[in-house]
Amino acid sequence: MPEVTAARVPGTELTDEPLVEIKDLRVHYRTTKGDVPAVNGVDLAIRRGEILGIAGESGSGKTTLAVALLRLLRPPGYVAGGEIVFRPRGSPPVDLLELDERRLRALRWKALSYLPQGSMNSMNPVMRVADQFRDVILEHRRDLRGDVDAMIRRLLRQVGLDENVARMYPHELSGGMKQRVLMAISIALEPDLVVADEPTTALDVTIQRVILQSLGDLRDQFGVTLVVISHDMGVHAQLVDRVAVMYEGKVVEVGDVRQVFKRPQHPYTKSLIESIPKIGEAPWREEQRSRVP
Ligand SMILES: Nc1ncnc2c1ncn2[C@@H]1O[C@H](COP(=O)(O)OP(=O)(O)OP(=O)(O)O)[C@@H](O)[C@H]1O
Repeated sequence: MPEVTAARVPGTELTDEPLVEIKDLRVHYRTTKGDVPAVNGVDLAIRRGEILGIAGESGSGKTTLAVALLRLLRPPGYVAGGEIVFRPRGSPPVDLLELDERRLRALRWKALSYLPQGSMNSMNPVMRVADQFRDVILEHRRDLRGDVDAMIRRLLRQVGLDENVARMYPHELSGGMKQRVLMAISIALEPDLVVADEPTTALDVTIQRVILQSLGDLRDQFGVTLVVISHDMGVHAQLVDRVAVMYEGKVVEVGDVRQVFKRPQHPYTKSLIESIPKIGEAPWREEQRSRVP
């Protein structure tokens, strides 16, 4: 396997005032055999309005990075060091790792939103779609009570679903519809950042394309900054602006997705790209490139 160096990876330099700056983040899991470093000194900037992909094989630390960023890490995981500077609109920058629970709650959904891996299966089976929206919206913004039904209809339309979906129960929806409902809920309170973990895994290829399109639309139409985690380099090729490649808990390469595909700098990135099935001459969609802010 390729050797991972400790030197700063080209492309991890921080731009002016990115939405998020992750600095030397280290996350470990306590196990009976000692501590396992799952995120091992990650420096990464998330720019406003971009779609940043996090690539890497299973176990490379992608989900651990995401849950630490969102402060959703649970024992036996713990943050061993680092800083995560977050600059939400209209508020001073905060180190997410320093916030207490009360201040974190105030950021959830409104500033930071998460579509976890397998979240399609986590919808409440006995609640209609509209009530699942209401729960999230009204928990954080009771002042929107009078507007919530119109909001739900608008949000469903925004992800390409019929308004009638609001009256349905999860079992009446396909996997792709559930994923779009969850995307609509995740943007309901206009967060600065949405993190989607493996949003297309377990969906068939046609539906995957629809989901990728809808995710792209979230950024294009609503200016949401997106982090998309996927082990599938094809997903990154089709959707993201920049991609960060993780290997053994480190970001070994980050850059413009076209550059990374054309001239991968790290041997591990090369092996990931070589392992994707050939899907035509250029794996990225040229029309998508025009959307890059
Ligand atoms: N609860 C846990 N206890 C101990 N080790 C863990 C725990 N969760 C994750 N790890 C370890 O941390 C490392 C990173 O796992 P992580 O799930 O973040 O990777 P990933 O790239 O997201 O993979 P996947 O896509 O399979 O979830 C792996 O070595 C994993 O075994």
